[in-house]
Amino acid sequence: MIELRGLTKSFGANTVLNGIDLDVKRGESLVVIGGSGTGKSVLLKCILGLIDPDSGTIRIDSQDVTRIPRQALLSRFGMLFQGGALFDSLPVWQNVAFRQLKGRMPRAIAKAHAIETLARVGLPARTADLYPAELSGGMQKRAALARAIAAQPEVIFFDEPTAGLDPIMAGVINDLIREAVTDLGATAITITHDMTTVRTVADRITLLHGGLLRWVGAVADLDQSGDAYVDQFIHGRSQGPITALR
Ligand SMILES: Nc1ncnc2c1ncn2[C@@H]1O[C@H](COP(=O)(O)OP(=O)(O)OP(=O)(O)O)[C@@H](O)[C@H]1O
Repeated sequence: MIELRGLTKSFGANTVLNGIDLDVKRGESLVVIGGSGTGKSVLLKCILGLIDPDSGTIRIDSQDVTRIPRQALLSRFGMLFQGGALFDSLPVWQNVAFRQLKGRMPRAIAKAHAIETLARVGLPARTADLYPAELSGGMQKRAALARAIAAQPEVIFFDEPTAGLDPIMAGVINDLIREAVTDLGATAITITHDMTTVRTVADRITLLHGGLLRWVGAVADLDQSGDAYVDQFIHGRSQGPITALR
């Protein structure tokens, strides 16, 4: 469904993506791992059309994304940003129903739908009228997840979905993401450093390093990847081919 060929992107002398080839099938959940600053966010932003690659192609359902009008493209995507990124000035339900309200859905219907979506991620109806600042970090993440899935997107991007959460809440969010992706039949691309997220959410995993996807494989093959970069990452070793600043 998503097809990347020869994708490159440099910022000045810094070549971040150096010929990325990748296929993500419809309904598949792909997790992108890799050290800090390797270009995971840049890769996601290229697919979303937020950064123009220097060369290469991005196709969605065989259609070149540069030929799809911006709004039409974005309407097919849901996104859970790092940190949640809810609008502080809007109550929770308007955050969740943001797209539907913009699309002129009647407010009462949009609100009822938002409350239903909040229930799917374990938030009670009374949270609908609260403001994001009145929610705990974990509840904000659930609300952001509700917003990402509310419009039933075909593709959902999750950028560090468990960042800043305690391990138990992280586990809840991972389970909710897996459920939401399975229920919607959505295609998902997740960036994470959290190995629990990798193992809960992924059908397939890819490791980005040195501008290339060094390894792509099924979650069941992760522990026998035979790749020193993958091994270092999944075991969190400071020593290995991925150099870490101390
Ligand atoms: N708009 C930009 N202008 C210049 N350089 C950029 C820009 N966006 C990203 N970069 C550079 O691209 C590289 C990759 O950044 P990116 O944010 O994609 O890393 P990442 O793998 O997502 O890292 P992390 O896991 O730490 O979030 C970094 O060297 C960064 O400085």
